Amino acid sequence: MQSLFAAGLFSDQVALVTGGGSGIGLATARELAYLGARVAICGRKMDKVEAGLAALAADGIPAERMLGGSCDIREPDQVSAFVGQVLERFGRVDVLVNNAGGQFPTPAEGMSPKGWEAVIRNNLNGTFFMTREVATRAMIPAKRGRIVNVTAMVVRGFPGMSHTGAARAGVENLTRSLAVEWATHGIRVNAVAPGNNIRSSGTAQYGEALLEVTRKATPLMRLGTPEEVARVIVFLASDQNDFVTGAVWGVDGGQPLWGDIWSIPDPQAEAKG
Ligand SMILES: CCC/C=C/C(=O)SCCNC(=O)CCNC(=O)[C@H](O)C(C)(C)COP(=O)([O-])OP(=O)([O-])OC[C@H]1O[C@@H](n2cnc3c(N)ncnc32)[C@H](O)[C@@H]1OP(=O)([O-])[O-]
Ligand SMILES: NC(=O)C1=CN([C@@H]2O[C@H](COP(=O)(O)OP(=O)(O)OC[C@H]3O[C@@H](n4cnc5c(N)ncnc54)[C@H](OP(=O)(O)O)[C@@H]3O)[C@@H](O)[C@H]2O)C=CC1
Repeated sequence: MQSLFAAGLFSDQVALVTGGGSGIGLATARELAYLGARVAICGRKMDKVEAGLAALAADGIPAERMLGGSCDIREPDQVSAFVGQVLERFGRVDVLVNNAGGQFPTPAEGMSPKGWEAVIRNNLNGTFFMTREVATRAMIPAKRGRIVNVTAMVVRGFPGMSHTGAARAGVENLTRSLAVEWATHGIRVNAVAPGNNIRSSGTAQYGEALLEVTRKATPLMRLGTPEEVARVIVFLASDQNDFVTGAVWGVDGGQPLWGDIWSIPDPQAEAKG
């Protein structure tokens, strides 16, 4: 593996990556581990976490520098138990990447209260629970921390995915609030917003046809990769970047700037007939 960053950039540091068993999370854990970090990854399904650990091992990361566990970020008790496991094993957390998340496509009028709540819990509540736990137990006492929240491209509306649009916009504002609240604790809080155009294990579920529409609506005319998102996350998590906090960095091929990215029929066109 080659890296843009200096070898050993994260030596002596511990990074916790939620959803680190697949996609963008795994690419991030891999880069951090390659740069010397001890990494802890979690997800709801242990088979995905184990596949992630196996991929890291295949890249030459020694077993003593990684930890995987099952943890549903929506459940405060599970979050508390997993953070406890990480602290017991590694003694500290320098970097937290809140990457776990996801949703299902549905027009708003067909969304049940349970479906709305499921997506808000997964993306907004889960991110807050994990962040608060890591900050209070590890980063605030150490007077040092780097938090990177993974959101989505929500500078425009997110028709057909209004639940996740609202949740991710919430995380972006949370990022700004915590950047101020915790600045004096030596904690930087930033967000990375992948365009809705990254080819990953996550977007595979939406099918090639939708990905092709998305590709054509991206000014750079291609889909992004998990590694391209991971590089920006790692930069924001590094000490090379100590004067940036409360920022949201897009990694999107210019998607917010142009193009028809509606995943549901265009209501303007429908209204005009
Ligand atoms: C192009 C886009 C760009 C974005 C890309 C990415 O994000 S890539 C990353 C992509 N990766 C991911 O998205 C992965 C992570 N995402 C997920 O695991 C799910 O989307 C989740 C967040 C809803 C959690 O799911 P869970 O099973 O733990 O949830 P739960 O048991 O708590 O269910 C509560 C209620 O939610 C409803 N409901 C749930 N699913 C559907 C559906 N398909 N259909 C309709 N409704 C659905 C249903 O009402 C259900 O209650 P019911 O009727 O069963 O009593
Ligand atoms: N790919 C893209 O184009 C975009 C991705 N994103 C966001 O980027 C992040 C990574 O997505 P990507 O890598 O593409 O897709 P993946 O589906 O591969 O990644 C999502 C990861 O999060 C884990 N996860 C989901 N819910 C929970 C939960 N409640 N608790 C713990 N872990 C959970 C999943 O594991 P498990 O199922 O085992 O829990 C999985 O490892 C997600 O937040 C996604 O929504 C945003 C915009 C665009």
